[in-house]
Amino acid sequence: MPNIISGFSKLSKSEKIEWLLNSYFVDKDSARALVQRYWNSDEKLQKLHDEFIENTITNYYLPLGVAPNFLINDTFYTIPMAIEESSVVAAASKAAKFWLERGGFKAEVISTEKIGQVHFIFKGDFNKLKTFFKHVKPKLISDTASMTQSMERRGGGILDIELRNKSNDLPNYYQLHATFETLDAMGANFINTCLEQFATTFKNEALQYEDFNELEQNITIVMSILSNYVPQCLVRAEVSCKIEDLKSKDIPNPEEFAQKFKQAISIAEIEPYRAVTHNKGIMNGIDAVVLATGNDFRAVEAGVHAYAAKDGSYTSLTHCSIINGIFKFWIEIPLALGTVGGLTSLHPLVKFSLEMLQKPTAKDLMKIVAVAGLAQNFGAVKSLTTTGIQEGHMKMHLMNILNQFEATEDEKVKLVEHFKTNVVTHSSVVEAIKSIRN
Ligand SMILES: CC(C)(COP(=O)([O-])OP(=O)([O-])OC[C@H]1O[C@@H](n2cnc3c(N)ncnc32)[C@H](O)[C@@H]1OP(=O)([O-])[O-])[C@@H](O)C(=O)NCCC(=O)NCCSC(=O)C[C@@](C)(O)CC(=O)[O-]
Ligand SMILES: NC(=O)C1=CN([C@@H]2O[C@H](COP(=O)(O)OP(=O)(O)OC[C@H]3O[C@@H](n4cnc5c(N)ncnc54)[C@H](O)[C@@H]3O)[C@@H](O)[C@H]2O)C=CC1
Repeated sequence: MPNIISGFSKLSKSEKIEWLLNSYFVDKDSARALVQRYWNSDEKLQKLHDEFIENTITNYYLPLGVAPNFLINDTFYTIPMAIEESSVVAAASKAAKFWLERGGFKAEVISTEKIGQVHFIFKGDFNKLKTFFKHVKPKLISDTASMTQSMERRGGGILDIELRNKSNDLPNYYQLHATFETLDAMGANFINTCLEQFATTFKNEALQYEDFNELEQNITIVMSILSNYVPQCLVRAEVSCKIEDLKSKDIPNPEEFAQKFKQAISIAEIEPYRAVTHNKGIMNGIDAVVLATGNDFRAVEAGVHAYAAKDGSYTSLTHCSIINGIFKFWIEIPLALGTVGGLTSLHPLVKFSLEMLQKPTAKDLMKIVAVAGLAQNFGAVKSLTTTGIQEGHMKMHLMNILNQFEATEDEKVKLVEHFKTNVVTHSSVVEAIKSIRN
């Protein structure tokens, strides 16, 4: 069979590249040169990146931008954002500046509990299982002592373990549902290590439990894994001001703006088609900071969207109120983030980003990320309900279109000037390029 290979992982990096070039590329020399152009000239640094994942052939760049002027709980931040989409950093920066002049963002961490589960099959009497669980619970905790010692010294560790009966949903299915405090770590590895020990202890103790019959003694552990749904690891961020204080260059009529903005949020609260796009705009901000700070954006994405659907229908993550002339806009989201562990002390640009953020604790980072999401959503919804999204988005996207057409520096200067007073659309840019090239 062509292009199928066994033992690929054992090849050296250059052997892997040669195999790829021979299997898929017509112009092998250009493809090889491209892959190599993205290698870092510092061999040690390149090796560090090679070893983050498996079968690495080169680096895949994302731009790291910064959004200055964020005032959060009376501290100033410049927020790092790693993202490929134009206009996101500009929108965040613009929203930061807007709210800076109106008291800034307020943010608070509501809770920090993480969750992990041992999923198991038990065939027998649930009352006996409950009695067994009570008997074994202290041993579940004591058998993890060597793993939890350091976390406990810092003030974290296992918070509780519950037995949950899920056999009405799936025959013979039960869980050990455990909660954890992992402080400045996202906690996946700590939690999974504890869970696997719970599973071993639970299974072994059941085998020796005399009140169980033979079938009951043979508990099947299906899996042990943390949950990325963390509705008790919550952060809230908000902005507010008097309606008249919303007045600005873009908001000539603040009363009308506030009402329309609130309507846009209400639509996202009740209409899932809109809510998904609305929340995508929020994630523009959240993912960019999560990535820049070396956190696991898949975990954050999964948890945030589950939270958006927690009441049975997918809804907006942000909310707005207008009460007694005060405009208030807020977000409440679950975020399991780390400022230690994972990539945080390995990736040099992550360390740079964390230093830029004044070495935050995980709680500080939760607040910063929530604020980035709120600011992003404010920028997008403000544009949507005033000028429309395309004006600003296309203004920022202009450079990408010019690069697609390999515009020279001279052409770029002329075209940027031209589009200060003309509407940017893909076709208008193509026309303008053609006209200066003729
Ligand atoms: C794009 C802007 C900011 C232009 O807005 P503008 O008013 O044309 O900007 P300006 O040139 O007057 O500058 C004002 C400030 O904006 C920022 N800014 C302005 N330009 C830059 C730039 N080049 N680089 C960095 N920052 C920039 C910057 O803070 C600047 O202040 P200054 O630095 O001059 O003191 C505005 O139109 C906007 O906020 N648009 C929203 C864009 C957006 O949300 N993009 C996300 C992608 S679209 C999407 O994926 C999500 C969506 C929209 O579908 C979600 C949803 O439906 O809810
Ligand atoms: N489903 C998921 O989300 C999964 C995610 N992962 C990955 O796991 C990684 C995160 O795991 P972690 O356990 O957070 O990282 P980690 O394994 O690097 O552990 C962090 C360790 O740092 C130590 N530590 C030092 N100072 C601390 C402080 N102030 N607070 C807390 N701990 C402190 C603790 O011993 C802690 O266990 C991420 O890379 C993630 O992508 C792995 C498996 C599954």
